[in-house]
Amino acid sequence: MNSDIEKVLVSEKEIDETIQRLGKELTQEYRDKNPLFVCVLRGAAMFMMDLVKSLDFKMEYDFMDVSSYGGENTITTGDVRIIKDLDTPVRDRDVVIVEDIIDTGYTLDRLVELFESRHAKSIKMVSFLDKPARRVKHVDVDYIGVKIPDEFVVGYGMDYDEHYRNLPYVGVLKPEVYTTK
Ligand SMILES: O=P(O)(O)OC[C@H]1O[C@H](OP(=O)(O)OP(=O)(O)O)[C@H](O)[C@@H]1O
Ligand code: HPA
Repeated sequence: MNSDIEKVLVSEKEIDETIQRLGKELTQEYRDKNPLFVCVLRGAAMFMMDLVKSLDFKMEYDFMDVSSYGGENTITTGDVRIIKDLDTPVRDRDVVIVEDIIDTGYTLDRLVELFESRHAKSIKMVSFLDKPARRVKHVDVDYIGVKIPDEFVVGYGMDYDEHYRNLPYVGVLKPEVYTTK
């Protein structure tokens, strides 16, 4: 295990099992709809790539980069900025927004509003992690991987100051990692 990690919250095995379950649920709903899966960069990239491999039906995917957390800051501002937009039109498409984590809800709330204004046919959300204790915006996430307690997590795509995204599990950092930076 990485020496900066205090504890593992979601193991590689649990990640695999969660992906398989979500893949089955999404297949039930989308197998005949040619949906557009929208990956919210950068955190959701690893989850998205595993998730789409568990889907055996016609679909497309695209990427969008939005950000509300900057640098070493672990507090969201609620100001969600679009850094890279989609290349694919969403009008009349069944859109599935793919997130690594829903925390305050600002990001997903803003994206739903955006895709509604672009006349998507339907909009659903899948988030690998859900941290309900921190919700500010009420958002109904349709597919949730794992609910976690109110702790700042890293790994499986998620970062602290751009590091730890490559860890194959989700963990919590040792407190001294923050204090010695
Ligand atoms: O529910 P919220 O409070 O809005 O938090 C969730 C968002 O925060 C993180 O993104 P971040 O802005 O850190 O960018 P990143 O994906 O590039 O790490 C995460 O990937 C989600 O997109
Ligand atoms: O706990 C978290 N870790 C990393 N990125 C995040 N973005 C929102 N919450 C988190």
